[in-house]
Amino acid sequence: MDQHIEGLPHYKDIKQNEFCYRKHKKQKEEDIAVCVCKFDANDNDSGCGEGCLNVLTSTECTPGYCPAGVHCRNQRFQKCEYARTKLFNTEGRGWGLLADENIKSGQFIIEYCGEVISWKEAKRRSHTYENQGLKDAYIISLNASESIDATRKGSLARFINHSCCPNCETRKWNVLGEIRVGIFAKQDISIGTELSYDYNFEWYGGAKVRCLCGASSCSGFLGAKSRGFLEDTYLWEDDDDRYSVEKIPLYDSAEDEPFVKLHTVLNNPYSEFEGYLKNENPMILDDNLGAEQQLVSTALIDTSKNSVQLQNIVVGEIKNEAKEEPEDHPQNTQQTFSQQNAMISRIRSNTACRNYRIGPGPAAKKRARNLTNGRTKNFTLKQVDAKYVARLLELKEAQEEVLQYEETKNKATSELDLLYNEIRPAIEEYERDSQDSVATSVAEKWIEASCLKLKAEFDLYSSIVRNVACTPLRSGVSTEPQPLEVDGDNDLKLLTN
Ligand SMILES: C[S@@+](CC[C@H](N)C(=O)[O-])C[C@H]1O[C@@H](n2cnc3c(N)ncnc32)[C@H](O)[C@@H]1O
Repeated sequence: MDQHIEGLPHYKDIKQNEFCYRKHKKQKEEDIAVCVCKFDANDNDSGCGEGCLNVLTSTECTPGYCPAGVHCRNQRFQKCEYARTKLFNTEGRGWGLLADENIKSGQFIIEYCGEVISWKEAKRRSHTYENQGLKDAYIISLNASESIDATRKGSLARFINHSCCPNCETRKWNVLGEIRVGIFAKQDISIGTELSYDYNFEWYGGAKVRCLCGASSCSGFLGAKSRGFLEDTYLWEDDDDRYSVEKIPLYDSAEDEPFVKLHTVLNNPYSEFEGYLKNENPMILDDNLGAEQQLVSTALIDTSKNSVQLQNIVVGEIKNEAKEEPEDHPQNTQQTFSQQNAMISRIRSNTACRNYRIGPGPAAKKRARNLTNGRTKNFTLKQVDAKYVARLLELKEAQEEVLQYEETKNKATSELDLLYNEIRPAIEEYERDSQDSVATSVAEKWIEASCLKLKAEFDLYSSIVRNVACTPLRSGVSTEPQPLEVDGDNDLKLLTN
């Protein structure tokens, strides 16, 4: 602790996050975002000001790579360019931090530093701290899987109190490949004013604490909309994806987001069959996907929900061990807010592979999910036997079409498998951080191959559905459902005759 102030509980002052459960990520050269700024002594905005491409995407310039060189002003986290602040004792809210100089709207004030820990560890520590009688909570969420704990080690940002009408906000920045949290001024703040931000979304406090911010719009409790608060209030499932990375906002407020429109550009096209499974009719694409994500199929699609019922062809089946109940969470409003705020930034596009599931193509066909009622639901994808289907069809053209699509699908699957072998060494070497260790160029190839495979599968299935529904079946061929067997991979398959 640098400041020797009487009565201040002990903690270690740090200027950089510490990583206890994983290594600090190493930024790969190909992932370094280089802007086009040049320094011009006559131009105040030169040297990475507001117009800098990196600034616009909340990415700090990497020293040695920025064209503005020593004049680059976009390394504020790295250089600890903090505003002057001072600790003071509040009434009823413990210690607080105030501005010790006039601060301009939008100014970076200080980084929220602490120990970067997993979400599970955050929950564990939070309960431990509570049991130890610690009244103040210092854990904030970094992303869906990690938190920053400033309880034992942290920066002065740990002393900033909550307000329902705050003058600061948190913003997440990509600094040398790691996401870091900064406190930024929402408005001009004059010297001597207490700094505050809204703990909503950020705060993980065990016990519910009455808010004493005094704002007329006060929500009553600290972090009333935070994940931690909601988890305490509602049953939280391990597999609940309401707060997946995509849904966590980078900014507190929508107007701060420079590229909200980019939202649709790069969501996860590798959602594989889940898009199909969402709909009862496997041929209907997810309406929620952006046009960019919907692969254009060369097969004709009958999107009518009332199309002919298939009696013995199973394209993709959801096996429910428990009936899924419609969810009606009070958090829906917050979820909508989070989704609206979700931003695709260069943070993601630089490291595209991180957002895609990388693994061998045909794997993971059977998945189990916990339902909100605590029971498990198994998703089982059955393989279609295209040759068997083709034999059922009367018309030669229809048979050939199905078989041709099957061949294309098999080729696409092999391509993906080959690519996986290229990636495997990196995955085996790094295990946990596997996806980060894959070069961007390979990840891009992977995404392309995955998309081609998805498209090939889609074309095959739509061809099957269309032909079985619209062309006559051969007489004498049994259309009774075929027996099922479990193959070596535990996947259910239709038997060939
Ligand atoms: C991150 S710490 C802030 C610094 C803290 N006041 C201290 O003395 O270390 C968060 C804790 O401060 C207190 N706190 C912050 N804002 C508050 C508010 N608006 N009303 C009541 N207590 C507050 C709560 O005890 C909360 O757990």
